[in-house]
Amino acid sequence: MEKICVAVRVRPAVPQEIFNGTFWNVEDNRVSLHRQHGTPISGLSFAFDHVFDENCGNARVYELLTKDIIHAAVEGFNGTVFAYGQTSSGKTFTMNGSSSEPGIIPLAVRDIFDNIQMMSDREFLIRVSYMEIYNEEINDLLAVENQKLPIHESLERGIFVAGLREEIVNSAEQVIKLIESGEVNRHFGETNMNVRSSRSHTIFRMVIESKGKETNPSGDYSSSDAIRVSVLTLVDLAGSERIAKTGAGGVRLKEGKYINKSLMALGNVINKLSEGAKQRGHIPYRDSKLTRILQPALGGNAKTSIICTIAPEEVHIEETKGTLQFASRAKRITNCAQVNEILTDAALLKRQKLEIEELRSKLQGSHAEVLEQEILKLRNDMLKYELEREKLETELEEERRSRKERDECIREQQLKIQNPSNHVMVSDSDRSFSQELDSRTPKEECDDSNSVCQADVFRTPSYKAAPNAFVVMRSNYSRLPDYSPLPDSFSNMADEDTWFKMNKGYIADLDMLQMTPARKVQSFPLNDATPGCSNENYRQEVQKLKAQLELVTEEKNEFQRKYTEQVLLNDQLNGEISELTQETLLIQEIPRRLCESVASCKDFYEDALSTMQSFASDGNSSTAELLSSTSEIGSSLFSSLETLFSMAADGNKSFAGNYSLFQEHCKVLCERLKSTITTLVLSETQTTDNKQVKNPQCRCDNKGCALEEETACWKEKLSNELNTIKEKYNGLEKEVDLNNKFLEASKERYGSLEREFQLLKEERDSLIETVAESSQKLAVVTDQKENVLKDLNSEVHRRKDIEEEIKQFSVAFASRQKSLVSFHSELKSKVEKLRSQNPVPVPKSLGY
Ligand SMILES: Nc1ncnc2c1ncn2[C@@H]1O[C@H](COP(=O)(O)OP(=O)(O)OP(=O)(O)O)[C@@H](O)[C@H]1O
Repeated sequence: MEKICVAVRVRPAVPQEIFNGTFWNVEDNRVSLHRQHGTPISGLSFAFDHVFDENCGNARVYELLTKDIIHAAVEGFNGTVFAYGQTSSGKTFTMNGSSSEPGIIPLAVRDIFDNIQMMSDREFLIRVSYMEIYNEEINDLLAVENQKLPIHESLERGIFVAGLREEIVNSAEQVIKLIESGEVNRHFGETNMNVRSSRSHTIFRMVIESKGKETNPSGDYSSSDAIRVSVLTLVDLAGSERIAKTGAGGVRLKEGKYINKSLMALGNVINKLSEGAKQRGHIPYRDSKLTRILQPALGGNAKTSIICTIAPEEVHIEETKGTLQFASRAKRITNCAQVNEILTDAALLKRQKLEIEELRSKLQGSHAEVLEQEILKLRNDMLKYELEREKLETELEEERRSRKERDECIREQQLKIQNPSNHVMVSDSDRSFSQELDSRTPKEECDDSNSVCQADVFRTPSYKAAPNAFVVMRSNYSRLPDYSPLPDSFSNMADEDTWFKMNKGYIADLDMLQMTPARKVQSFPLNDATPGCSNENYRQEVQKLKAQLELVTEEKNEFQRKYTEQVLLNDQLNGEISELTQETLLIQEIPRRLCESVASCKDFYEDALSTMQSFASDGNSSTAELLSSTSEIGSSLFSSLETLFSMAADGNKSFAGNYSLFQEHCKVLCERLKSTITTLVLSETQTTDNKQVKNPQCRCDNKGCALEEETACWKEKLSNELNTIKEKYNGLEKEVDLNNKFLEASKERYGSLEREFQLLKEERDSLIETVAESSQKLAVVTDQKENVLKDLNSEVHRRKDIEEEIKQFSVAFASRQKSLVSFHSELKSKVEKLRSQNPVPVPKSLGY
């Protein structure tokens, strides 16, 4: 038993991605999530067999993770390597690589051929195949015409894809060319996350067969005759993806759903396998083609490595956490790999010869006596076993014989039931004999009559002339005769002893003959209306029904298990949906909050303006005019903002359309405001300049200033106030800009969440449908099961009835025999009496 080797590889970050708060840190074989200033986040640190950072190349990954598996594959062990991770995290880069940096697959291919070159004592046959699982269908990448291939399982080959092309290869270059030709047929597609995203799981397989060369001087059986067959499986999985992130729609969306579904099945298998052997129960390998094909690699006969690729960007944290959790669970799986050796007859013979040789050499050695004793003991044991075997054989033979007798007895009874009319008059053992007689001539019959008696084969005399009518009459209830008819002739009638023997000692009572109710006889299935009523058939039928019942029960259990899983999944989805709904509600809150902050800004703005207006006491001055104009613009701006946000908060549909109108409006108002302020500032500067020209000494010391100077002073103050307002206005403008951006981002997020929500809803609906279908199937299966049970019950009842009827028939039969015997003896005595009363006269011609 050995654990699966699990490694994590971090892809280099995308240059334009900004890291704000957190990042993944790699240290030795540990990867952990850190805050920007370096402190690790608890609970998010994972250790694996290897962790490769973004600077690590494919060659090193191959060296540490795959090389051993490749060597073992050449030695006869099955090996599997697969890459798992979210879309665009670098799986294909790891498995296939690029022209400048070959990946695991090309490196493995070359390594295998290098290894083979070095093993001069064995000869190899290598076959390769390349397939993909696209939308849960298996397609051959080396032969495009081979589509939708089925998976089969057999004892010799294990799990295999039927109809897949396998090319025999003898060089690495040949394999690389085949892979290149297969790559052309592979499904790739562009998504928001990856311009060349794998839309299918690809599976590259090499079957390595090897056999020791004949010329091997050592004569070792395993190196000359045993054939080793190993399978190396290299898998590039499609990446798990969030539909909202990949922006998938149409075909991509369908592909994405299949990809996620099969990866979920893989996750379920890994989860189950990672649980302790006791809790684990059923492993759902059959839930997807991927898990079915990977079955030997997961908990089976294979050496397995998993490379989990992760994307370091902050936006992918959730997916990365998922991948690392998958990897952690996979680490707990154990496999049991062993060399796959097929021994030929010659190899077996050699192995035995070697064992004998070994024993012989041991005998000749110093432990000869001990070994001899051991051999004696073994011989004794063997004799004991032989005796035991013989005893068992005898017992078995006896058992067989008694069983045969029982069967015979049952068959006889059965025949009686099937055709009572014949058996009333003819014993079963005589049936064939009677038939034989049927076919003979009357003369033969007559000649044989003696021999019949002599041979102790019993039959009712004249059974052909009267009995059929007799039985028919008796078996017909409506025309039941009062008395049994007398036989036509007594010449060939059996004597009393014979009758006694035949009836197994029953003494007949003549009255009983009249009393035998014909109805009893009639109740038997005379014309074999119930097919399969022989015991053997019946047993077979019951066996069949039992097997059917077992199958149905198994099927039902399977359905029930699937149903429970789907219910769980449904619950999970419901949980996710409610989380998303809450998030949506929070996002919907944003415009309301913005609305509130706009209202408070508006209050502040109005306060500021009223203060300014109180300064400009002269309502007709240019300053007052400008102020009122500013106030008007500002109010209009704020009202628009308020309306807009309240529309967004109420979820008004025209919000999106009005928003661009508002932006236009906002621009116009801002321009107006700017030009107003500029005019105001210019006029103020001019006024101040004029004042200064007129009275250069005036510096507003308020000492003896004239009224004009006072006004100028006020104006200067006002100008200062206006500047402050201008600054505040600019600040507000920036804030509005920021809010706008925030709103835009929120809108996008809201949209994507809504889409995701929609998708989840769809998925949930389809799951509900599947659950409903499963329930229907379950109901059908339950019905079937009930029907089968009913059939079984009725069959049991039928059998009981038949048994009951057999019993009654036997009683009737016995009493009938008894009556016949007594009737016969009475008749005989009457005939004797008559004869004695009427002696036969001697013919005159005798001449006394
Ligand atoms: N270790 C790496 N070094 C350099 N570039 C890398 C590395 N890993 C991935 N890349 C680049 O990142 C991009 C995405 O990688 P890749 O296509 O291998 O991802 P993927 O996981 O296979 O995606 P998908 O599941 O969508 O197929 C590619 O352009 C690839 O060249």
